[in-house]
Amino acid sequence: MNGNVIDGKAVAAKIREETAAKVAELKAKYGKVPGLAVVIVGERKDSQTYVRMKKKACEEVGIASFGADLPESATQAEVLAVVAAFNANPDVHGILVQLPLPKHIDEQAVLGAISVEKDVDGFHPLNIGRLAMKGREPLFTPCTPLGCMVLLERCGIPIKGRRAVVVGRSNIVGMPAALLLNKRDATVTVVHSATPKAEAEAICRQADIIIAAAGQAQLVRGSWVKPGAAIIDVGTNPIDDKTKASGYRLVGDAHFDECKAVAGAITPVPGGVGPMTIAILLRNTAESGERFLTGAVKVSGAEKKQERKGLAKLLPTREQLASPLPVLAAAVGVAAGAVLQRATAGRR
Ligand SMILES: Nc1nc2c(c(=O)[nH]1)N[C@@H](CN(C=O)c1ccc(C(=O)N[C@@H](CCC(=O)O)C(=O)O)cc1)CN2
Repeated sequence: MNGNVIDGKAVAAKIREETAAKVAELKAKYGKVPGLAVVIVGERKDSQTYVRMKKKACEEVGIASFGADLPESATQAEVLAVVAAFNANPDVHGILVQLPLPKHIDEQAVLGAISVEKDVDGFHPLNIGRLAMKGREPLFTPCTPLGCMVLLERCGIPIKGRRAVVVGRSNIVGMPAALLLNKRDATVTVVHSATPKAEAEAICRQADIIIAAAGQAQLVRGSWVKPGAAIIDVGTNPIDDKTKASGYRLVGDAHFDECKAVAGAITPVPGGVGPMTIAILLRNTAESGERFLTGAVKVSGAEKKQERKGLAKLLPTREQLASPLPVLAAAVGVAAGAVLQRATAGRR
């Protein structure tokens, strides 16, 4: 921390260092390194930047990177074929499909087609379902929300029993962040686009921890913050800035100067959560590589059978199915649906 500003770059650098050591250890032991496949569809400039950053980061820690760049016009069948090829490639231990996808592609169908054991982004319905369940853990946790939790933990900010508010409910950040905070025993409230602004402000003002992930520049103002609260800002919004050569600068979903004056701790943008997203992706990929290389997860001709066995282990118990909690029931429904779909496909 510099004063009350959390240095995301420094924490991310430490995680990258730990990951590089793990990759070197695997290489020495098994003569192989973890491999990450990155799939991008279309020509969005921001997505291309993130994909470039991910490939460079892989190189820096010794992870092998694989890639597929598909044009904006790619069909869903083409995207699914690329995912299937990476699922079957034994040198690939992690697969991510850069989001967002073009509108004509069914995002959930693509994410659900990634082998659950290679889902280093943690967006597969089975991994999300397990994140929602008490007593279960996903194979992978989504990188940005996990990055937020690691920042809190490594900065010594307590979570258990604290009031946490998540601003935003996206599949990539808000929803999994709320599930994670709940798993770490915080008392969690989610405010979102349908929450009246005055109400969102009043709810945030009670929070010990705010995770701002609404995708709206400087939405969270100083008046929204309880003195001493921790603010983890996930937003990366470009706003006009004539003093910059590019003509713009990035700001978060929190008004940095106003919030910094009140908060006990705050992440900057850039240099806060962003670098953590990529560091956690590398860590998830190294963990996946280790599972495959140690034989904890198998890739072979019998892959389908293994996969079904793995999926069976992920099925909810009778007790979990009977849970009255609507969020749990919904997650179980999604997960069970996906299992049935996969198991049926395997029998065809
Ligand atoms: N398949 C995925 N798609 C997307 C994810 C994801 O986790 N998986 N997250 C975001 C984008 N993202 C990674 O993909 C990402 C965003 C921001 C950063 C980052 O390091 N930002 C820097 C600023 C970078 C700049 O100057 O442009 C920072 O905040 O310091 C990394 C990754 C959506 N899609």
